Amino acid sequence: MAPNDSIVVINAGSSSIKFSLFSGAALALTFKGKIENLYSGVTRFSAQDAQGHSIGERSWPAAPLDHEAGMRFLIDFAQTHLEGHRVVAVGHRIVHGGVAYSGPQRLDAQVLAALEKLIPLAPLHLPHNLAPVRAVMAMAPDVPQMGCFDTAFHVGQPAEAQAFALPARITEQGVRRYGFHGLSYEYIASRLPEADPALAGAKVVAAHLGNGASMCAMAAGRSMASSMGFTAVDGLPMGTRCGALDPGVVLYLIDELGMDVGAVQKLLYQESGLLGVSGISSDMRTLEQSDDPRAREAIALMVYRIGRELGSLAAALGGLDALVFSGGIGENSVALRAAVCRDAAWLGVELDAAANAANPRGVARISAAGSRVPVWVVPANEELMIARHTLALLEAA
Ligand SMILES: Nc1ncnc2c1ncn2[C@@H]1O[C@H](COP(=O)(O)OP(=O)(O)O)[C@@H](O)[C@H]1O
Ligand SMILES: CC(=O)OP(=O)(O)O
Ligand SMILES: [Mg+2]
Repeated sequence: MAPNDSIVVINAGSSSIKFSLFSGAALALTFKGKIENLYSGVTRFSAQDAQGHSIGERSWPAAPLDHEAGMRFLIDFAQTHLEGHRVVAVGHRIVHGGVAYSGPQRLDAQVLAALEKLIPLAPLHLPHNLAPVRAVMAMAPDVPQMGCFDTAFHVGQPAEAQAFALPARITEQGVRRYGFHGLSYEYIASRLPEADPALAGAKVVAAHLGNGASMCAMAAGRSMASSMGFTAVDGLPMGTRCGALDPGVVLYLIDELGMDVGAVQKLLYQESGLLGVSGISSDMRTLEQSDDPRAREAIALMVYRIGRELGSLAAALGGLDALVFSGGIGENSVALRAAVCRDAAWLGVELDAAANAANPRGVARISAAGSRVPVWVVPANEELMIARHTLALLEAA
């Protein structure tokens, strides 16, 4: 990698698209940007250079954009800022790798076709993950593109953590727990020992709380269990997803309420979670600013489920040495972190109220000096993880 050789990273989430440009062998961040609030509220775009100075801002108050319009805008924006850089590869976040893809993978037409078959397993994400790959393939067919899978970090989990209690003939068809947000957890696992060497071998529960939200139990930096399972609708209540649900509810919705599969999917993925319970918004900021009791109820339910999941994941680890918050909510919501830590006092968690309220911008400890279980905030950086994997694949080729 020459100093101006650069890797473009595209991270298409369910309600946002983030992109970054990393340059040179050290993968120095050159610029980054994101377009958020796709589909609801006011879609906003912002981009910053390496020093954090704004290099672009825009919003669409009349009507929110969808992924396709967002991508078109980003490609135009990026092209005007790529001067002086040679794009040597594009790295993509791909939410689901199924059974076949357990590590970063060069993307070609054949791999794309295989990934398309997994769309039912991640209907909110995979179509949006794959569309930019196709767009880049058409625009720049010679630029290598790499897929980095959210599921890959979890492939080494113990068998019990991956299993549903279903007959083997179903399990053999890939119906098992995968876990998601793996790039975020992998990054957290890489940062914790730098923050405190004592955490290198620790039993850690990390909570990636964004629009999609999950928790992961890690031992010595390896995934041992996750709150998300076969799909990214499992586990915690999220912005618009219901989280763990008695499977009997699905049967009831179909059998008794006469809903078809499409309607059930829409209900569970797009109309539930914070949005469904509050009836107001999927956005934590909006709910925290509201004095409507339904907003408080939605937040309280999320806090309650995080607490339940924390107990379960600590049990999977046989103990708890540290708790980590990440993702848009985990990094920014002082109130949510305070509530989760209050409920986790029984595990030995004690927050430093001032450190929490200071809402640190980087990796920071926010627990009291005497807390048996230290609590950390680690800002999510799936993009850097993708750039690292993309570079490693390029160098191995
Ligand atoms: N200052 C803040 N206070 C509370 N919640 C916040 C704040 N900033 C962002 N969030 C919440 O973070 C969530 C989005 O997280 P993010 O990780 O950016 O999403 P995505 O999963 O789409 O990448 C939204 O619910 C948003 O309201
Ligand atoms: C897997 C998942 O839920 O991703 P996101 O947080 O981007 O929605
Ligand atoms: Mg996310």
